[in-house]
Amino acid sequence: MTYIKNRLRRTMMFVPGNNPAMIKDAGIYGADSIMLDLEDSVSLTEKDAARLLVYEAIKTVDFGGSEVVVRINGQDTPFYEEDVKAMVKAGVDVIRLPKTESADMIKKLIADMEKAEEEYGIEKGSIGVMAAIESAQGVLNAPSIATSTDLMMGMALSGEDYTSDMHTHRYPDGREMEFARNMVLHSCRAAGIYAFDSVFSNMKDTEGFYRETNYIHQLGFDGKSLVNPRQIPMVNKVFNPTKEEIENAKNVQNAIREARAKGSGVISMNGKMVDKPIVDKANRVLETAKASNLIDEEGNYIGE
Ligand SMILES: CC(C)(COP(=O)(O)OP(=O)(O)OC[C@H]1O[C@@H](n2cnc3c(N)ncnc32)[C@H](O)[C@@H]1OP(=O)(O)O)[C@@H](O)C(=O)NCCC(=O)NCCSC(=O)C[C@@](O)(CC(=O)O)C(=O)O
Ligand SMILES: [Mg+2]
Repeated sequence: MTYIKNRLRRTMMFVPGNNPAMIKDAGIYGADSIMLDLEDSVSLTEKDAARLLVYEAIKTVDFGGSEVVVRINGQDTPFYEEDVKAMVKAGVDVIRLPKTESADMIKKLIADMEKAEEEYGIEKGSIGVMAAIESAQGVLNAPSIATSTDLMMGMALSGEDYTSDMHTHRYPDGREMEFARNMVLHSCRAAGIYAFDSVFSNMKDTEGFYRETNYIHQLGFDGKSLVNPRQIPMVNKVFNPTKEEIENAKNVQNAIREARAKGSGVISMNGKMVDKPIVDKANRVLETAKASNLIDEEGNYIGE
C-alpha cells in the first residue's frame, strides 16, 4: 500500500481495531477510506491485542478499493510509540493522530515515523498523516498544524471530544461547532489538504444525519468521518453530483470553449454569467463525477 495524495475521500469509516469480524468485512461497504481504530473504541486492556490484529489485517485482508487509515493512540499514552512502529512496519496508507493540538506534535510523529521507516527499510514519505482536531487548542492552532508537513493528507474535526472540551454537547443545529468547522475547513483549504467533518453518533436519526451532511457539504468539506456502514450511501448521495449538475457542468465547459474561440473569457448561458470561477467549479463537478464512476471517459452519464 502507498499513500496517494489525491483521491476521492467522501467517506472515512471507523472500524474498532479489536473487532476481527468488522475488520474482515470492512472492505465490502465501499467506503473511500477505512479507518482502523486503536484509540477510543479499544479498551485499555485490549490495546496490545488490537495493535497486533490491525497489523495482521493490513498485511492480509483485502479492503477492496478503500484507502486504509489507522487512528493510533495519542502521544500522551504509553501505546503511542508501539502503534507508530507497528503501523509503519505494516505499511498502512495513512496514520491519523488523535487529539492533535500543535504543529510540534505532527513534527514529532513524522520524526518517529522516519525512525521506524529506517528500522524496517520502508521508503520514506510512503505513508501519509492526518490530524484529528479535538480541542479548543487544536482549533486555534489548526492553520499551523495543516502546514506542519508535506505529508499532511488532511485534518478532521472530532465533534465528540471537541464539544466535551468546550463544556457543551452536540445540538441538532450544530451552532456549537460553527467556529471549529470554519477554522478547520479554512486551514485545510489554505494548505491545500482534505477537510473531514465529524462523526454523527446517533444511528437512528437519519434526518439529522442528512441535515448535518448537507450542511457540511455546503460549507465545502471533502468528506466525513463515519461510524457505521449505513452512513456511507447517505454521504455519497449528498456529495455525488446529480445528473442535472453534471449536464450543467458540461454545458458550462462547452459555453466557455465557444467564448474563448471568439476571444472572450466570459459568456452568458441561460441568463447566467459564465467565467473562470464558474468553469473551475464545473471542472470540479466533472472530476468528482468521474472519480465516483458517474460518467465514462467521454463524459456520458452512467450513474443510476
Ligand atoms: C455504532 C455501532 C456500535 C452500531 O452497531 P450495530 O450493531 O447497531 O450496527 P448495525 O448497523 O446493526 O451493523 C450492521 C452490520 O454492519 C457491521 N458494522 C457496523 N458498524 C461497523 C463498522 N464501523 N465497521 C465495520 N462494520 C460495521 C456490523 O458488524 C453488522 O454486520 P453483520 O453482523 O455482518 O450484519 C457500530 O456501528 C460500531 O461499532 N461503530 C464503530 C464505533 C467506533 O469506532 N467508535 C469510535 C470512533 S468515534 C470517536 O472516537 C469519537 C471521535 O474521536 C471521532 C473523531 O475523531 O472523528 C470524536 O471525538 O468525535
Ligand atoms: Mg475523539
